[in-house]
Amino acid sequence: MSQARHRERYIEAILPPDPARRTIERALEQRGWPDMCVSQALGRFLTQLAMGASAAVEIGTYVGYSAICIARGLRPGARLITLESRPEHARLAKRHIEEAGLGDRVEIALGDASETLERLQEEGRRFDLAFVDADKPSYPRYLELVLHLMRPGGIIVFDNAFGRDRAWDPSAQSPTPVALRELHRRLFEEPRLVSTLLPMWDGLAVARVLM
Ligand SMILES: C[S@@+](CC[C@H](N)C(=O)[O-])C[C@H]1O[C@@H](n2cnc3c(N)ncnc32)[C@H](O)[C@@H]1O
Repeated sequence: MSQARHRERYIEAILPPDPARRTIERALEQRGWPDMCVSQALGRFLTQLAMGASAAVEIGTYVGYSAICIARGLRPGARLITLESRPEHARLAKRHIEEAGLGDRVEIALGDASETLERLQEEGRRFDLAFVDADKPSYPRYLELVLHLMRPGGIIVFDNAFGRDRAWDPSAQSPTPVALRELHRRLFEEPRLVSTLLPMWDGLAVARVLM
């Protein structure tokens, strides 16, 4: 077992149980759906980040686990809007979010994320936290769209920033690694951002918008 996997195992063992994640795991097993949810440890990091936010946006709800983690951190009156294109995912996410007692803090926007982000811009909505965890080939476009929505000082997090270790292999030329390399380039070139790449899980890209 690799050192990284040993560390992950240790963290998984020491974290207190999260009943919401267990409920979600059972629901996924019943349906034969894959577990594409963030780990409990990453979920806790999202909760920490959300504690400073008055509004948050998520791209890629799936069945609601990361949305639950973000909503847990929000202060009273703060809200999360989470974007999901597949109705069957959105329906199950709604149920999980309500069962976690967080239904009043979360709005699920059904539809293609790019279209929803454009609508949010037209409506003048602004956010302090964005979590991006959807179709990887669209990540550069999501960065462009989300940047219009962020308040100064806001934080943008991209999950799976290494694309299962293909992003840093220049011979990998399929849409995901090509898009992720483009995302990395833009994150470090964009003058409005201070960005970093963290080699945790499948890679996290974290960018802070200048004040
Ligand atoms: C990896 S899963 C999200 C997992 C979730 N963030 C969590 O950790 O619990 C990605 C989700 O993005 C959704 N998705 C993919 N492309 C999308 C798009 N263009 N617009 C909105 N949602 C999309 C998929 O249907 C899927 O539910």
